[in-house]
Amino acid sequence: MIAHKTEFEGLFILEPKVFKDNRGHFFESFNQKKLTDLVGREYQFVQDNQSRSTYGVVRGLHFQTGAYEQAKLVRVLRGEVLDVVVDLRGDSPMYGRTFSIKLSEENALQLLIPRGFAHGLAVLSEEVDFFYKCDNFYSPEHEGGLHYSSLGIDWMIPEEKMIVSDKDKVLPIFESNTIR
Ligand SMILES: Cc1cn([C@H]2C[C@H](O)[C@@H](COP(=O)(O)OP(=O)(O)O[C@H]3O[C@@H](C)C(=O)[C@@H](O)[C@H]3O)O2)c(=O)[nH]c1=O
Repeated sequence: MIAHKTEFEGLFILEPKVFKDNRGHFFESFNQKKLTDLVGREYQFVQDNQSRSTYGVVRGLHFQTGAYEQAKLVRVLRGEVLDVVVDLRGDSPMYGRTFSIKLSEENALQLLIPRGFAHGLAVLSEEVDFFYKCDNFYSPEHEGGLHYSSLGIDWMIPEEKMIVSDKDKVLPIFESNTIR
């Protein structure tokens, strides 16, 4: 596993070592000790989530607040997404900046998203199975979010093809004083 730093403190792109042979391939998709050694802090993941979506689905941008903030370790099991995060840490030099990366079954990349970011994804392939670990439990009372049109994010999906939940359609647009 290689951990690629980003310009955002604590946000890492993880690249697993993939072993290929005549049967197919094998890789460690999660190794607590290696992750801790690579990123210099120990995460205790307590919840796994999985979602299936079709082309054009945009989920997000979501975060949880207060005692229920969540770090996430996200990846694609099948298909391809554009994964997008927004730094909402008020004390971060990257506050209000976005980071986007294509995650796919093919590239097997993962994104480690520390607490304090909003997270979203857009489905670029016909279907996607998306999987992520969270270091805190789901709490509907602590859900927060930003409208996907915030910050001029290019989701790589034509507007008329976007499929967005009713909940996400009414999320507020990012403003310069938005903190999580
Ligand atoms: C997130 C979540 C949802 N649910 C339920 C609530 C709801 O009835 C149903 C669908 O929830 P949502 O519409 O919020 O699902 P979704 O839009 O996929 O929400 C997810 O989006 C991505 C971008 C994230 O980063 C996640 O943290 C999460 O917020 O599942 C849980 O039971 N546990 C959970 O952890």
